[in-house]
Amino acid sequence: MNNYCGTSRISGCQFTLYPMSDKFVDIILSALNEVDTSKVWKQTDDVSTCIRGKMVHIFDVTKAIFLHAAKTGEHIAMSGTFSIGCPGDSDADVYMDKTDTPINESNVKEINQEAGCKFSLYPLGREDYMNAIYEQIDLSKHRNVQVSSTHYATRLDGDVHDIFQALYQSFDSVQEQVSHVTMTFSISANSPSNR
Ligand SMILES: Cc1ncc(C[n+]2csc(CCO)c2C)c(N)n1
Repeated sequence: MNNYCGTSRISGCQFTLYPMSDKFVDIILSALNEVDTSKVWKQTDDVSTCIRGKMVHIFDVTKAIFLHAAKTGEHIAMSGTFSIGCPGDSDADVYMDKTDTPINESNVKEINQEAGCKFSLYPLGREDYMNAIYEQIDLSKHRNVQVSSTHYATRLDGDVHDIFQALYQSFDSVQEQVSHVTMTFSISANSPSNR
């Protein structure tokens, strides 16, 4: 099995946007359109969008799509699964040659958006998987976000940039130790529950 290309491994995210708005079609299509996805393999269908490539771009694109949808002010939710090291995931290898600069960051860095997120890490094929999970939950206490634990997930509250930074660091620290890791997440912004 070879899922290495250079020094980085292919990763991906499959996600769905749920705009709680009459304008959901426009919000979904504009968010997908406004974001530069040239550094990732991408496929959208009626259920979700899947992107694959270097981890830095997977997180850059996912965050940018959520921010573009949330900046409409509508209540937006997004759910998805990140994955790395999936055996057989190789037909997007061409995207592993891209440079490491997150290209959407300059466009989205001025968007300040509060959100709530729940995420769960699944280090696969490891007898001691709970240790790998507990280690990262501890680390996440220092990342500018409020961290709380809940059944089956860890909750992060704060700015979307800090939430995605925490997701990235958690996923990264586990994937350094475990070959195949998935991470599910649900994030919600502008919920009327918070008004
Ligand atoms: C990120 C993301 N990708 C695809 C869909 C599925 N989807 C539902 S409505 C719609 C627009 C009209 O075709 C699309 C593409 C989604 N919700 N979020």
